[in-house]
Amino acid sequence: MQQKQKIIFVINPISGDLDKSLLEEEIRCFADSENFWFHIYRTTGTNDSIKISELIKTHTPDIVVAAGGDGTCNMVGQLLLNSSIRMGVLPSGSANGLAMELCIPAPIKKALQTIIHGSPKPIDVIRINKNYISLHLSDIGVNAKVVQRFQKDTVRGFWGYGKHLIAELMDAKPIKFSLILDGREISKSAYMIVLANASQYGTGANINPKGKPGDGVFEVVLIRAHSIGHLLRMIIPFFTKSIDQLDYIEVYSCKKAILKTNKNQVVQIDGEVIGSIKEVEAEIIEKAVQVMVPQYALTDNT
Ligand SMILES: Nc1ncnc2c1ncn2[C@@H]1O[C@H](COP(=O)(O)OP(=O)(O)OP(=O)(O)O)[C@@H](O)[C@H]1O
Repeated sequence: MQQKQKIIFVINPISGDLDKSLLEEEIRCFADSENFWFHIYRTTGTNDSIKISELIKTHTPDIVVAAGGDGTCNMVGQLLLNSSIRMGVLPSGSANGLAMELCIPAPIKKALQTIIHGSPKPIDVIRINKNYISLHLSDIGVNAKVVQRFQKDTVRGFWGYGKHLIAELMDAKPIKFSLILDGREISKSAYMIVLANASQYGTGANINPKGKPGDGVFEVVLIRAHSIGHLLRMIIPFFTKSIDQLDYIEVYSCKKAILKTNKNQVVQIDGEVIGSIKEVEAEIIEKAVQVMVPQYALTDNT
């Protein structure tokens, strides 16, 4: 007799300010109809990685599902690094950038169908400063500071983000840095430096039109605007996937990047601020996590 699939659902109860009771109910119904074993773990924000890794050891699941935003995906992805256990995503955060990138549908039923009946897609991750990974987009400069302000605020959503973005743009100063890209050194200054395994933020803003999470490289995107006017002129190209056409945007594909700045800079990884640091070392780990995606989202070079 064929063994039942075993799935651990990691649910972030606070992500996206959404009540997750309906989500849990849908999981129970779906498990009945599809006949799989499941366990639900609700994150607390403290020592979740340790507790989930114990659950993985005890239950040896086939799939671990991240039900939350990009931060929850990042935590689950780190636990499944270079493992044959697949990762599922139930998009339910305030930012679901990775899910959008991988065409994982937002409605719960369709997302559950994808987890059970979709196909595993190997994606790269960027290892950052030994202890962190980025599945999606990480950055230094304006956006990281906006994320930092946003996390301390009680107002969420588009308007919460928008008001902090305007405040940061008004105060933005270029960062001076040296950058070694696959052994080649350049010295520059920029308002923002993005380490991009993917193409677009959860807002839909496309920062890296050539970004593909499974292509074996990541992009370093330098936003070298000279004025606030330049920064504002990026808004339309963000949504027409043409940001790389602007003459103050530079995009480099690489496997390894070492960035050194003269002052501490705020760094955010997949939507979570990790602190203020002067040195960032980033390296691609190819095909490190197998994520369940819809069949139609599987193409060779994405
Ligand atoms: N029960 C909890 N209480 C408070 N924080 C939690 C809890 N569970 C997880 N977290 C925190 O949630 C964050 C991850 O949230 P995630 O990115 O998945 O969703 P999000 O809605 O996009 O988040 P955010 O509200 O920060 O935008 C992590 O910082 C994690 O520590």
